[in-house]
Amino acid sequence: MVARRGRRNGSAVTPALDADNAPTAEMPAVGVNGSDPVRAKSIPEAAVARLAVYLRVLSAMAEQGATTVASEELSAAAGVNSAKLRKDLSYLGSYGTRGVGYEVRVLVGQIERTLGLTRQHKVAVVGIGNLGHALANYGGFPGRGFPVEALFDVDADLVGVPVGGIPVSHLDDIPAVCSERGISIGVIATPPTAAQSVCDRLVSGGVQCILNFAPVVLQVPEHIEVRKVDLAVELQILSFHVARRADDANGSHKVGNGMVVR
Ligand SMILES: NC(=O)c1ccc[n+]([C@@H]2O[C@H](COP(=O)([O-])OP(=O)(O)OC[C@H]3O[C@@H](n4cnc5c(N)ncnc54)[C@H](O)[C@@H]3O)[C@@H](O)[C@H]2O)c1
Repeated sequence: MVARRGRRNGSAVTPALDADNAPTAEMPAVGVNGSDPVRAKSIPEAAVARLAVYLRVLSAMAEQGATTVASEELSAAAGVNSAKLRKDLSYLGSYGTRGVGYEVRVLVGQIERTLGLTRQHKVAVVGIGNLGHALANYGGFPGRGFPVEALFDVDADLVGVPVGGIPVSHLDDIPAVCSERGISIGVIATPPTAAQSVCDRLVSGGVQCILNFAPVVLQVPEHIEVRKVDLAVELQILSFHVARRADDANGSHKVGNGMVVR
């Protein structure tokens, strides 16, 4: 049994791109290159999420041959206002050159280093049902530094069957296989009742990060990073914005905190 602490599971729901930058209890700061957030120059979690978006946009620009990008161009392509973009990039020590903007290649390197993407992070998926199949078959992870290297399920009919080119291993082999293959990220796509024991096995196999799709809060040792994905929350956020627009259209007015008064 893995030693547990009652750690909060961070939500992997991407914070709104224009969410506030200030670190808060809900959006803790993270250290550059995974270093101590207290000592290192810290970056609010919402800004970290935006860095990942800038990286995707910049990579596409680099593929199209761009060598420099103006902050306005990058902010429009990323859907972030340019003041926020400049603030985010200042966390990297990147201020651009007046009249020229940012060097694409340099900025890509800085963001990759900050996000710890200069090496690959091998991924294991546990629970090869509807969601696990989709994740295992998705070709977009390896190119972004996250090769899927192991799949696990408890279903004897699935064990040995290749999905996305990788044979499914049995649940009991999680610790040994993860350790042998150097898996650093475990994705849990099992029913919620199985998620904690799957998590424990992943941790004993040396996995450092868990991406949890099961609707349950996991207990993990302090050194394990957990992110929770809940598409229903995303839908609820969309619902909130639709409702707010409807209220605005009905003559409501906004108050300082972005809420509306009826
Ligand atoms: N977060 C989201 O937005 C989101 C969206 C869809 C589904 N989900 C969640 O993801 C999970 C998977 O959903 P699904 O639709 O793919 O379910 P599914 O029933 O299609 O697949 C679950 C798989 O887990 C396997 N499994 C069961 N117990 C296991 C164990 N102890 N060890 C290893 N494998 C085990 C099953 O054999 C099955 O193959 C569920 O918890 C669901 O609620 C989350």
